[in-house]
Amino acid sequence: MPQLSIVLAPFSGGQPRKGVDLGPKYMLKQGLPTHLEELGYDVEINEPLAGLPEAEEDDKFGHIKNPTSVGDATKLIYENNLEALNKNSFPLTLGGDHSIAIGTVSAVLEKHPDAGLLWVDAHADINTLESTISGNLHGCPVSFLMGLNENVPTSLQWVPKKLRPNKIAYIGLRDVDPGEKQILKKLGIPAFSMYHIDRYGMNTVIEMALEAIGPGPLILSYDVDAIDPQYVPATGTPVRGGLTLREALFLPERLAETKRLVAMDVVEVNPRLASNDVHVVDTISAGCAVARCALGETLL
Ligand SMILES: NC(=[NH2+])NCCC[C@H](N)C(=O)O
Ligand SMILES: [Mn+2]
Ligand SMILES: [Mn+2]
Repeated sequence: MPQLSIVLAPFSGGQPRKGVDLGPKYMLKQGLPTHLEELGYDVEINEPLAGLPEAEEDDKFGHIKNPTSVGDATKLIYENNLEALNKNSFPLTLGGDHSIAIGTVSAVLEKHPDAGLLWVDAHADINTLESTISGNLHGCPVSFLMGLNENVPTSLQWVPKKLRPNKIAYIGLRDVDPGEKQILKKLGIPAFSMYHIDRYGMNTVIEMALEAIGPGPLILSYDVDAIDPQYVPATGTPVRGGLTLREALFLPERLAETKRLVAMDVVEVNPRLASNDVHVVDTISAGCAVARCALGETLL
């Protein structure tokens, strides 16, 4: 039986909005573990952040917010997920904000140095400590994974920097900061925006993204704000004009079909930002469906 570790990462320190730490609890409550067992997985639940102390008020590095808690949390996630991978278990990490991908992606690259990363998001999250305007670290994980920062705060110096620019592809972009555009261009990173999805269709965009990152195991880091706010309203940085629900689910379905996925994240679910119960249900349902599709639900 294939092994699956559901890794709870109720972390919110990479951005200012309370409630994104409730994401894992809500996804569990929707029945995700049972649904994945029904798909044939031997499921265990990991809580690497259980012992993490409360974030300190004055945790700052210049205008960067919460570097210590982001560093500590991502290191715990890294260690947990590496252990899961080493025992042949698939880490499905439920966020929390997107800064947690510093831990999840580093763990996979440690185990599988040839792995490629699909970053599904309205945002590129590749700001450096210099380029970030907000100072929110959920907008910066890719720059840490690639080693694009010079003066890294001590708490984040553990990050191995093993991600190569030719092993990542973006899908769903539509809100990229000017500094990020420069970085993407300079490094020649394959980035498929909503324009490309309209122009070529999701199926072809996936082929192009997979072609760009080449062979090897795959990591799927899925920020639910890639999906249009009509379907996923309860998220911290919604951007209109996103993926339809079918595009959003076809992508993980197609990746499941490749049988190359070795880990995935579902992040930025924030039930507290819903203005009514329907918004909560829609958002949680979409997040859980992304995970189930990536794990083979719709392949008969
Ligand atoms: N994971 C996310 N939702 N990131 C949003 C980032 C927004 C903006 N680019 C920033 O750096 O603050
Ligand atoms: Mn995003
Ligand atoms: Mn993101």
